[in-house]
Amino acid sequence: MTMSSIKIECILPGNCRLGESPVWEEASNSLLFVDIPAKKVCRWDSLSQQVQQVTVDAPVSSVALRQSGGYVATIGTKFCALNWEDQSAIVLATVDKDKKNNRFNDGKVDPAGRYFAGTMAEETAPAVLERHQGSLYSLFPDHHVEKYFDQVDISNGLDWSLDHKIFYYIDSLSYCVDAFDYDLPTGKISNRRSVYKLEKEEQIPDGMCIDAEGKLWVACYNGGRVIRLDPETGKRLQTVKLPVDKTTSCCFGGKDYSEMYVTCARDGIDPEGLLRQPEVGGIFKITGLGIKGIPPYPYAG
Ligand SMILES: O=C(O)[C@H](O)[C@@H](O)[C@H](O)[C@H](O)CO
Ligand SMILES: [Zn+2]
Repeated sequence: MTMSSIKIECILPGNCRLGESPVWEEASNSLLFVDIPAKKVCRWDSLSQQVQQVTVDAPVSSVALRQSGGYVATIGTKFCALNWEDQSAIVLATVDKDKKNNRFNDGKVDPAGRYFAGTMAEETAPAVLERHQGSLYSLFPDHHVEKYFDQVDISNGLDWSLDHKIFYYIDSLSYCVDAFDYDLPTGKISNRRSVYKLEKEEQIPDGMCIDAEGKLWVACYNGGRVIRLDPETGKRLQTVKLPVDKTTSCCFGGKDYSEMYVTCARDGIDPEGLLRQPEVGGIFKITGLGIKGIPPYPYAG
């Protein structure tokens, strides 16, 4: 493999406080993403280079496509349907009702159209929070919610193997990427094991996506990079460094899903760090990887 053709561009010199949940929408040639504390869902049109945004009334931690049109998003502790035209969010289900300091974090739709998302306690500073307060949930197409497990610190990256038989998951403060057996017809998970332990300089594992070869890409918060992992061997295959430290998540998009988009955060960076990273808070596009992704699954409800 040749690394020489890799190009990293800041395509949107935005000012994300905590950019997350990049999702490519082929129908509109757009990248969707959220800025969690800014309570914004953004949509960047790759053709016009224009950004539209919808502001909601609580931290919005993930967004996903919806088969019947519009989007779904996790807002506060609610799974919501998001109507872009009239900017409304309709609550589909609420979780963690007994945990007033919790909010949802990362979320993604499974190959059967269930919206998976986990929760965490609100942070007082990046990665500083009450431990073990989060849980992992999914919203089924009929709008009922199932809970998988609790005791989560920071529920983060998630994706499914290409044959839909494995669910990959990151609880950031475990510093590991885990795998479960996945039963697509029922949405049940079992047999948790770790497939990769981050090295010290890789820092904190955050968002994750799978590529068309079944390898995992993990954004490393404070590590300023995305890493490509082989979940079968547990080996790191590639590291792509970015010009910002707090890389938060990644997805494939663009023509044939041949480009990678990476979000990042500026919250928690000191003045010296901000000077060192002029593009902090932007959205990055990586081209020339020579590897493609797969389209995101839409929520089926
Ligand atoms: O977006 C997330 O996943 C969390 O909400 C963030 O707060 C950070 O990524 C986390 O602090 C890093 O571990
Ligand atoms: Zn995250």
